[in-house]
Amino acid sequence: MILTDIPSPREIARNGALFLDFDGTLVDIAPTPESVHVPASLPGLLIRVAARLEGALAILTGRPLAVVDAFLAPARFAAGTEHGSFLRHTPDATPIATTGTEVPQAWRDQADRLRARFPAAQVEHKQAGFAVHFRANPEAGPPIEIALAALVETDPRFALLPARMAWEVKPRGADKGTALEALMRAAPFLGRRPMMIGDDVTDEDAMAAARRAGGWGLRLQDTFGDPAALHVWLAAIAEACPNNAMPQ
Ligand SMILES: O=P(O)(O)OC[C@H]1O[C@H](O[C@H]2O[C@H](CO)[C@@H](O)[C@H](O)[C@H]2O)[C@H](O)[C@@H](O)[C@@H]1O
Repeated sequence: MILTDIPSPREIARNGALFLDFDGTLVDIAPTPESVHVPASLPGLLIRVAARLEGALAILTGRPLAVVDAFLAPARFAAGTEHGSFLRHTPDATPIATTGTEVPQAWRDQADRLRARFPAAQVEHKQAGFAVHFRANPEAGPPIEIALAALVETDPRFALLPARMAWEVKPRGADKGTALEALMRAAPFLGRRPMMIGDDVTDEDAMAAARRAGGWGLRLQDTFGDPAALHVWLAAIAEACPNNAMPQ
């Protein structure tokens, strides 16, 4: 574990709010979106940490809400999904769309047709947008970017987002930073110091938002090393005594 200059688990337990990226942060990167391995202990660990933080734990992810819920079942958490396009303020709240914009069906069809040119590419459709993955054929990355940029240039409501071996088309006007800020405005997050932990360029808006709010924006690779090391640190939060009292 690398662990440089971060607050103690006890400090987070006392007054922190945790915002956690999913892919590459809570779970290791896998060859395809469906093949990620969620350790059996992870949902229970996150439940214990959320309880310690009085509910102030949210998943900020590019994934659709139903997908991240399925990966973490039976646990459910507050969430900002599809890069801030949807928000769920508490585990049982009704999700809300932040932009109300969804990509045209014609764009989805064009993305699907990219597979004729790049058979190893994988198109992942979401509620508001889609991702085109090229992990199985890295050389397809630049031409896929050109094709998707040509779509996005025709409609200012949408943006092209670089991801890990993928390009994502999503509504403009929401990102993980706006998601963090929106969640921080209400209980159980309000009044706590936010910490965003992520591994990817798509996490940087939320890292910056957390720092602006007086908290911490941490890159997993620089701070913890890998998801397993992060799990160890999260377990220390779950076990921390939050009120600065020494355990008896
Ligand atoms: O915001 P995140 O939780 O980090 O999600 C970002 C994207 O992650 C997924 O794609 C990435 O992870 C896959 C599984 O490890 C990997 O195969 C792929 O190459 C990565 O780009 C997910 O499929 C996307 O929907 C998320 O937006």
